Amino acid sequence: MSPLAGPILTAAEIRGAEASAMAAGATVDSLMERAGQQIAVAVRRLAGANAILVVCGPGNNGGDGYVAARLLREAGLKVRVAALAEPKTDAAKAARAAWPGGVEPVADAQPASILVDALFGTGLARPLDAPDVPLPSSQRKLGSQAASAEQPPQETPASAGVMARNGAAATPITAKLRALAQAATLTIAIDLPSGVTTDDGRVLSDIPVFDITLALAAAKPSHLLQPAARHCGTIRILDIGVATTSAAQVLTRPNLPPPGPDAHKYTRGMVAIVAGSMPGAARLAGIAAMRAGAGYVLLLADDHSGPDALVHKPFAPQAIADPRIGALLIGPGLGRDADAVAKLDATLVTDHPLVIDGDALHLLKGNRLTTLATRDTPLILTPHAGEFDALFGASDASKIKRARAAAVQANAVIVFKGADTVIAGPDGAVRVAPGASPWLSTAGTGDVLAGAIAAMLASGLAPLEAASAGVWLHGEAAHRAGAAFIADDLAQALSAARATE
Ligand SMILES: NC(=O)C1=CN([C@@H]2O[C@H](COP(=O)(O)OP(=O)(O)OC[C@H]3O[C@@H](n4cnc5c(N)ncnc54)[C@H](O)[C@@H]3O)[C@@H](O)[C@H]2O)[C@@H](O)CC1
Ligand SMILES: Nc1ncnc2c1ncn2[C@@H]1O[C@H](COP(=O)(O)OP(=O)(O)O)[C@@H](O)[C@H]1O
Ligand SMILES: [K+]
Repeated sequence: MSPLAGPILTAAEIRGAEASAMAAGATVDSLMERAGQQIAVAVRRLAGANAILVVCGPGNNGGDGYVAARLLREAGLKVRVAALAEPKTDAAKAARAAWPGGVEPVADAQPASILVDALFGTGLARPLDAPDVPLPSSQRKLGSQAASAEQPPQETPASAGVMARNGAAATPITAKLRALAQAATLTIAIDLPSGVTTDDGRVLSDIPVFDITLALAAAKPSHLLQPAARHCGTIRILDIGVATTSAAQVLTRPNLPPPGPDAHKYTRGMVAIVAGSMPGAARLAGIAAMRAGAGYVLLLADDHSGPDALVHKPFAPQAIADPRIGALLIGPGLGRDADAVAKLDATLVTDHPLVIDGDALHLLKGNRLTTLATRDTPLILTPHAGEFDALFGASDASKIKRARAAAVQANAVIVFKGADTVIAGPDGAVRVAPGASPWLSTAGTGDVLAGAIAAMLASGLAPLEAASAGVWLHGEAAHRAGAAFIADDLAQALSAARATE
């Protein structure tokens, strides 16, 4: 059981990885047995001596549930199994047959302290209560064995009163899942919370928020993309003996060594920031760049406010021509007037590595973006959802797909911000940031991020690594800043985030 890290695989990619494992000698049954073993070990650790209810679906996710239930029972735990329908796959049928206990219809299942959700995993194809969902009758016991004597028939739960018997009406499965989850003290989803898609972070049904999700073999996009990610709780990856690789990875702590003994301010990186009609935003970015470790930060602004360490110069073509500039940031508080356009155009013709944020992203629309894509100096764009839609068009596709396509179009690293920040490079490389503090949703935190990324780029990191390191430092600073911080506090906290190396 390892923390959320490593490759992120779509449903098709995970099927490919399983197929490779099978080509190398594994069988669906051996993979399921291994998955069930790993799940049982994890659940046993989490459950203590508490009673467990495993709810199983018709596919291989359900199969994993039957295997885990059997192994937990063999380990002496009190386990009951409830099923939505008879198993459909051969492996799940075999797993069900090997479960020595009874199987109750989910509709009739009484809650237990520990709820294990093995209804659906990567095969979920439609909302849980879509009309063609086969629902077992509450009167019929599934499988060959009725509930055993040690599990006497129980009272019909109040929630079962709303269960539809013909699958066409009401919302019985989600309502039942919510009721079972509410009555449990710990809820554990196998692979994914049932009711979320695998690849794009959608939540198809009104499902509970789980405490723990045990992801099999690797993370999937919906473990990281919102709103699905918030239903996963704490995510742990279980090694089920399937080798996984992907160009998409969970964002992890960067390797940022402290300055060497021979460092000077220019070797640490010089950041220049173009200020505009709201100079506070550029100042925040400047402070953030310094606190993220830049050696020299130049604010191209007419006023002289801000910490003394921030060097001020009025914006002028000579000022941005300085060859020592390692990253030039434009956008925070730039405005969109003629002055902003003139500054942007002067910036775009320099050869400096660029970070473009905020207002400047709106001004890129059209020809400027096309021209920018032909540049071959490092370029990072940091749009939030509104800026992204304005620049690249709105779409229902997954945030990962959209960020990748935008990176190709702009020939740039894209930092698609939000509660689930996705970083994508034009070569298809992707990093997705797990669970940033929701307290980041306050004005000015994007300016801080842009400054941190500019500092990383000026230090000489490649654009994808610079963007990744900036996003990580920003998230770590937010974690350290606690609750209800303001963007100024966040910028200050970058020093401590940087010191965690
Ligand atoms: N395929 C393999 O080799 C392995 C798969 N594993 C497990 O198998 C899961 C994937 O298995 P499956 O592909 O069988 O998929 P699922 O177990 O997620 O279920 C898919 C089945 O449910 C049906 N279905 C989809 N949405 C439904 C809905 N809303 N209501 C009712 N029925 C619906 C599908 O038609 C299909 O029969 C993984 O998440 C993982 O838990 C593991 O056992 C490891 C090995
Ligand atoms: N709910 C949230 N959870 C985690 N991070 C968030 C959330 N909302 C916003 N953020 C982060 O906060 C920053 C906000 O940036 P942005 O929208 O540009 O704000 P501003 O322009 O006011 O600085 C981004 O880094 C974004 O990823
Ligand atoms: K599940």
